[in-house]
Amino acid sequence: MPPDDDDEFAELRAEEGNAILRLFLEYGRERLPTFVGGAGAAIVQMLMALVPSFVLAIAIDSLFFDTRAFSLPLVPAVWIPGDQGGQFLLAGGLVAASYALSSVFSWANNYLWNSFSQHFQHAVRVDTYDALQRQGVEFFDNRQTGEVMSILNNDVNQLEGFLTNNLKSLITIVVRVGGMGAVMLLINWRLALIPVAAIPALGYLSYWFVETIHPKYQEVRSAVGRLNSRLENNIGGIETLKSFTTEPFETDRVRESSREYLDSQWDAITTRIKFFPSLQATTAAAYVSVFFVGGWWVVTGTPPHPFFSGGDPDATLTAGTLVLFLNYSRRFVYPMRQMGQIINGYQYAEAAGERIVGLLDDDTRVGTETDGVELDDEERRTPAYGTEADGVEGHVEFDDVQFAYRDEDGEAEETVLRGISFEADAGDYVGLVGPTGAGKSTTMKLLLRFYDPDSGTIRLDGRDVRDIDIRSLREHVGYVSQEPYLFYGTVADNIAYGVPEYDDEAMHEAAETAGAHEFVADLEDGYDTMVGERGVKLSGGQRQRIALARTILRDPDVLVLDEATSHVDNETEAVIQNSLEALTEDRTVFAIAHRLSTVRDADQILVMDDGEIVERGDHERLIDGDGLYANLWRVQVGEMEALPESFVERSLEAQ
Ligand SMILES: Nc1ncnc2c1ncn2[C@@H]1O[C@H](COP(=O)(O)OP(=O)(O)OP(=O)(O)O)[C@@H](O)[C@H]1O
Repeated sequence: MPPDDDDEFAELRAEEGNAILRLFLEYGRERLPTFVGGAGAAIVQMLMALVPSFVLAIAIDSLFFDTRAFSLPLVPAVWIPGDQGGQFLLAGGLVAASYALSSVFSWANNYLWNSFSQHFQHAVRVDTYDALQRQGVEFFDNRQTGEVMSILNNDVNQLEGFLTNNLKSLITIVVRVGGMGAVMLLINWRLALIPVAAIPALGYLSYWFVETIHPKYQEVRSAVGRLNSRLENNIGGIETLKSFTTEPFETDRVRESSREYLDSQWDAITTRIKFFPSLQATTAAAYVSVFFVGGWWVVTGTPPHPFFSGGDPDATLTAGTLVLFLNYSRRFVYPMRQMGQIINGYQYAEAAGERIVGLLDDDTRVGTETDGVELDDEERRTPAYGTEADGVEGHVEFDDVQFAYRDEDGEAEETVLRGISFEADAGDYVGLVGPTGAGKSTTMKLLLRFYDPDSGTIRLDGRDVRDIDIRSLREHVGYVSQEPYLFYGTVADNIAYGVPEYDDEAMHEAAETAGAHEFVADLEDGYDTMVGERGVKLSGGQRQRIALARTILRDPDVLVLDEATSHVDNETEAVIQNSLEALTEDRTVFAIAHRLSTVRDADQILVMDDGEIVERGDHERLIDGDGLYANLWRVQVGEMEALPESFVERSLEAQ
């Protein structure tokens, strides 16, 4: 059963069939000789495995019982020694050589196929990652990080697993089982019908097993997932857990999750342990039948049923042939138990391949990146904030913009922005304030084209942002988000992120402007201190300052600060504000802030509430207007204890 139930990526799955073949041709073409060489080696290895039993059968008949003359297929008669000692040595030599060749070709097959599939996997992974990171922000909004990671890890690995393991098993079945079946059919097709009939039965059993065990394993996996999340949650929240003295309660919850895991695992185990004995019983039935029919025939000279001799009273069966039949029928079981896994592996790999191809082919959002106009880049300011004439003025205009986020099915959710219109002149400092959830961040994300409005237009220097090349737009519009992300690396790497050519002086200057220089200099390794997930833990305010420095170094013409200093204390914020002043002089700055002192001196303050701009103007005008802003201000400066009930109620309703 392919894993497409509950598939979060259903819309990305390629329409065309045979995604594996397409990926194989696209990414494997270059290395096709390696693949073909590996397949050839596998075939030789499997053929070699047939030799020892075959030679043994001949040796039994002609050397041990002397019932027929010594001859070997494909070996010219002149090479065969005349005496029995020589013939025995030749037979022994052939067995030894077949084992030696089998080992050499097994190595060659593993070497070539692993090399092929590792390089194949590498190329697919890199291209898939590239396609993934080009997806729009909404793609990531609607999916959990783990789900997205699963394309890169599980899906790509699934293909690799199929190419190395399942294809190898398939060759084993075709060559080894097919070869053994063919040899037996050629020697005595009537007797061969007994073991050959076991092949489809073994195949069916194997397929049944995989189909039955698959949902049980899925249940085990989700039980493990639930247990791990419970453990992770409890360990992560250990302080809260202890302070609420909920240890017994949590132990009970862990016991319950662990019990679910035990039950699902037990269910899978009881199915699994039935599988192998049933395969063995089927093989044993074939083996025992051959033993009775063939043994009877060898011992008495006539088969137990005339069918086996085809009515010919002279038809004989030699002891060597019987041994060969017994040897071969016993060896069906191992390759055939892989049958179900091959079918299952193929279905998984095909589903994974479809998701990958779907992602690689998805140009709905990607295409917009390269269509637009490049903003003039030639005369950008130098990182030292020179004042040369700039290619981008920084005039921003929102014209009756309306927007709703999309859910995972692409359906519009509730409208979060309505009739947003405003204009910011080049070089303006614009404050965006308002209650939480009012739509401030969303407004700014539209300017960066993280999303496009449902109606209305956003213009930069009079040009619709949809007509601008996205890369170019984002180079000119800098964004410092509420919860900045630091990559694992040094402080310097993080500040200079995306600026390949910078000098230390410019970087230090950017850090100073962002109020980061001092604390960075105090870190043990200064700018070389490792930060990010596995690095030194920085406070929220410190992270914000590094993120601010990062954006300053890129020297954008329009700067969006989304509560960029919300985690720093008042004093540090005043310092940052001071140094930012020079920086904000010749660029357009949008500052989203809950702390109104941050925007007090703004040229224009937009007050948002429930997706609309409800007030606008500078600080004095808004205070005089005595509306939402004036009330927020009074609460913050301590002139008023709380917002009037009407505002609170409206905010609650909006949420
Ligand atoms: N990615 C998203 N998907 C769906 N809804 C979202 C998403 N991001 C925000 N929203 C919703 O859009 C509305 C506006 O959110 P937004 O973050 O723009 O508000 P805000 O004014 O910046 O709030 P805050 O001051 O808390 O940052 C909220 O109702 C929020 O729940």
